[in-house]
Amino acid sequence: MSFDGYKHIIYEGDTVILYLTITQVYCIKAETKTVNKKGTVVENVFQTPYGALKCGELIGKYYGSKISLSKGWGYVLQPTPELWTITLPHRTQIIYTPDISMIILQLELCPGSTVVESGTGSGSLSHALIRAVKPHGHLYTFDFHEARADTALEEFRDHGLANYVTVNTRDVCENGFGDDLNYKADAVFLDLPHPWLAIPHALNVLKRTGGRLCSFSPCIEQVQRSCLMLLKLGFQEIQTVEVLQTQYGVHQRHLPVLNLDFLKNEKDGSEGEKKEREVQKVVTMIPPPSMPGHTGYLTFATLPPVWARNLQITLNQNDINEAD
Ligand SMILES: C[S@@+](CC[C@H](N)C(=O)[O-])C[C@H]1O[C@@H](n2cnc3c(N)ncnc32)[C@H](O)[C@@H]1O
Repeated sequence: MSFDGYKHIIYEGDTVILYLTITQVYCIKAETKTVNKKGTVVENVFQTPYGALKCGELIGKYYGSKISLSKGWGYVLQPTPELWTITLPHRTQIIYTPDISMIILQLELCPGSTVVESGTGSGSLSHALIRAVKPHGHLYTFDFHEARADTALEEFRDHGLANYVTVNTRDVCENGFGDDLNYKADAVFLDLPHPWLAIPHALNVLKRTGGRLCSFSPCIEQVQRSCLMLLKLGFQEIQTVEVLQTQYGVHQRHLPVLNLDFLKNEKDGSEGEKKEREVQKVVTMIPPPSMPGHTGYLTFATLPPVWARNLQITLNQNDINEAD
């Protein structure tokens, strides 16, 4: 519930982030009781590598406080889209924070923007999109998998975000985004296996004044087909990027101090005093030994305002002909 703003105290039903170590972060519900797989109501206990946690005991505690476990301790944190992304229950492949930050920047989203997304998947990106556009903007998210769309809606409600998002069950490649959304969106985001089939429908939802589109695809062949479709429909500023997050190691090193005394000695012909090489302790950054793995390519494009589109289609057609 604190996804919709900062809170001091944990209330019954809140989604809380339990932070144990940098690789052991979990999302839990501050509820005394839960229903187990057999449908029986039981005490809500979360097992951690450092002992069991009775989730009901979190109610009334301050966010950020340290909590004791039988074999260690942890911290209870406010949920954020970033922490949700690393702890959410996966129902599909998801988009991670390095790509998400590039998507929000390049789609030029801000509070008040209207954004259309498909597919919803596990709702990882959706949480970040909602935070970027609320309180006056709106996210319209589409997935043709009914159970995924329903679960995402349940989570948005549970996190107090239902006012900022509309979840639709629909095949956007076959049926588009619906006439109600025509010319309403500032931006469209696609994470689909066949994005080029949804791009013509995206054209209908973007505002008459134009807008931005992004498509996430793991394979370069998907990117090629999407780019051709974007060109054909008059999009411009088409650009594909790959976000590779690189973490530099910070280390202390002993480096020899540069001593040019020998030059002076060479000049006056003397051998000079032989000195111990002086070393100095410095803090340096070291690139990682291996590069992070590929997630996907992000293709961005701008749809020009209606009055400029026909001209742009002609220009793009020349590009396609030249490439042929
Ligand atoms: C990789 S997941 C999206 C993950 C999401 N971006 C996230 O960060 O959690 C792709 C989703 O697109 C949905 N999908 C695939 N084709 C679709 C179509 N034609 N119309 C609507 N949804 C579709 C799938 O059901 C799946 O849930």
